[in-house]
Amino acid sequence: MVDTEEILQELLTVEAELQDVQDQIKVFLDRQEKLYDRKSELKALLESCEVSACEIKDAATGTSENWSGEFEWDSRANDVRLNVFGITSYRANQREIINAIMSGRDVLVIMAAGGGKSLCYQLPAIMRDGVALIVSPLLSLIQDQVMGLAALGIPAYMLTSTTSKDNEKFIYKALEKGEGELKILYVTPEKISKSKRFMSKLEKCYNAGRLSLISIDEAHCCSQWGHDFRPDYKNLGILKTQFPSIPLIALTATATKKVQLDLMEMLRIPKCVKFVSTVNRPNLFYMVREKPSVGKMVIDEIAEFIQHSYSDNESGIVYCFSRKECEQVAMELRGKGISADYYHADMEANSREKVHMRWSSGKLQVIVGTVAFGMGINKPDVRFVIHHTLSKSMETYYQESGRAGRDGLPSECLLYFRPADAQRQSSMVFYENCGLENLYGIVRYCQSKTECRRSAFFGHFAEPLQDCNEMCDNCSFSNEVKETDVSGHAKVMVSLLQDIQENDQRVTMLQLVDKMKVKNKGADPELKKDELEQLVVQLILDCVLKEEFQHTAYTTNAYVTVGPLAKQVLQGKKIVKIVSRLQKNSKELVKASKRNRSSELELKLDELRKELSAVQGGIFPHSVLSTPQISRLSSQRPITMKELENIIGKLKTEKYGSKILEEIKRYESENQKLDQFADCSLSKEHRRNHAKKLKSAKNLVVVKSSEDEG
Ligand SMILES: Nc1ncnc2c1ncn2[C@@H]1O[C@H](COP(=O)(O)OP(=O)(O)OP(=O)(O)O)[C@@H](O)[C@H]1O
Ligand SMILES: [Mg+2]
Repeated sequence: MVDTEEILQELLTVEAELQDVQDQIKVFLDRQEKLYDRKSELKALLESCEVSACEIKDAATGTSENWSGEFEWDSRANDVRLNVFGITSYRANQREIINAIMSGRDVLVIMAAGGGKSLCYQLPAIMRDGVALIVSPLLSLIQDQVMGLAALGIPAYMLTSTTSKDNEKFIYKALEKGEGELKILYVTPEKISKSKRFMSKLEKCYNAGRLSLISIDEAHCCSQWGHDFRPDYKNLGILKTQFPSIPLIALTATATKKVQLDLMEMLRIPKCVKFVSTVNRPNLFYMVREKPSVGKMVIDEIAEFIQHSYSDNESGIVYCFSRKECEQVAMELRGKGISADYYHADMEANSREKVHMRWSSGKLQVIVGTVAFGMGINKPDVRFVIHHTLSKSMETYYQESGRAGRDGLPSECLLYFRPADAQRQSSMVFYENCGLENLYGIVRYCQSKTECRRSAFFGHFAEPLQDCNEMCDNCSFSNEVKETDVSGHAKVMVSLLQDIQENDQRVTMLQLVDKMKVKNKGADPELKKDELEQLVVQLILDCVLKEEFQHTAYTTNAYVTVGPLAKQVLQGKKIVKIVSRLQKNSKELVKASKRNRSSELELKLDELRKELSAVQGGIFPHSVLSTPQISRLSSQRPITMKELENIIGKLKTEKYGSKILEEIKRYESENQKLDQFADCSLSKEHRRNHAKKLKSAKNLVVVKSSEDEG
């Protein structure tokens, strides 16, 4: 007689095993799908690598065009570049893009944040006859650009909800009748989709042959696949239909292959010339630090970092998770003597604008913001971006951290990571399409102690690897890590979780860690709380554990449960390791960024640009002189107007030349006096050599330029 009890028992075991196999198959199928995706990305990458750098293939005709050759407008373009914009040489792809636009072609530009996209349409806008139409998503971005152009004496206007009646009249007259001086007109996408009046004036401008080019800035907003879709951008296809003969240039900092195709279709530019630059930002030093569990200690570290490395009031951003946290962190930083204020979506537009203005004009050092402090930021000399909490994906982290160093000078991106923060984020993003998958991408980035941070970005954006030049913490300190086999601990953790689940209970990550701490007593090695947290996250990333979410009326709770690959750990088939970095003190880490302090003359010129912008009103200090220009002035110390012109161009020389030369002269004569008092035992020759050495030690990293930026 067969024992039914036994059969039932075996049936249960078989069912459990089947479930286990099915779970594993699911994991492998997911993995297979990702590998197929990656395979096609890599194939596409290989194809694009085979196209030579200067022969950019025309997407439609398949013919090669050389946009780096000589063109009839070369010398005029060089003149405008230097003498109007004060830019001494082009950066990668700028000249080629300008040539394509000047040749009347539609162009799609993918160029990293701070790569210099604005020049690509502003320079042709000045050179071509008529009015250029620029579509840009945010009022603050538009105001910033118009102010900057006005400071250069370029007739630029904007037509937005804030435009005065007089200005509106002027703009409409200029469009309709060609009266008045108008070269560049900024609008938000709503103007195109909602204002019939505006479109009819634009039509008249076009019919009279006075529309010079159309530019769609932040073009990724067109695509639903992009990271910042805006519905009004969807209607911009009308521009090419209405004005087919006008060159259209679409620009964005990041666009996957899918987004690029989407943009070409939506904007109706199938025959466009595409310029894709690297996502690499060689001047940014990336680092991740373990975030202490005590809030006050995090602030202490951040304050020390800022005071130690940025004592000359250099600008920075601190990103926080919530509005409340922004206010708290800003207050605590102020308590430590740092000039900081907060910025988030709950504030009145007016006070938000005020904070932004104070920061842009150098009166406030640090903005503590939520992600709402985003695309509108146009400040080129942000020296550090600190993430108090991790971002929700690699893409958003690239965008947010990328607000540092848009002027090409060395800058730092520091992310504070604590596993508990990952769980805070996961309960916010789990309902988004691919939300958890994206979050786990950045969590992997944070957990890694050995992989180059830059390589993680190259991998994410499917780009061939480039040298990091030790511009990330992992490349700088890759040898100083310790690996610990914690397979035994993982096994205990999984069984503990199974027991909990069998009793119909649930635990959050922190509860699990607390329970583990008790079980872990006396284990070899006995893991500390933060190591146990790290282990939980590691096991979630490896599908040994998984997160589950439960909604209440007010919040969403994230729990940790047993995942599809738990059996592998229980059966000892999976080795689990955690990696930790041997303790480095923060000052040593700071040194790694190869940043140099501003010289005394640089500080004086910085003061001068603030004064000049305040006197002039309506422009920011960086529009008077950029930080790279200040560096060059300080190292080359021009004496004559002509010498100055070679560094900052004619226009700025005419406007500010005498004050700048005066400042340099004053500095030189004060220094000479000091020299005379200096220790006479130090020969002049000795001092000169010393000065030379100091100068050559200055290790500036600038965004790669097509010529020497001088
Ligand atoms: N060839 C150049 N040489 C030196 N500086 C340049 C050059 N081109 C642009 N810049 C400067 O680089 C900074 C960033 O330029 P820009 O605002 O055009 O960047 P962007 O590509 O539009 O970035 P984002 O995606 O963040 O908007 C500006 O201060 C600009 O003046
Ligand atoms: Mg831009």
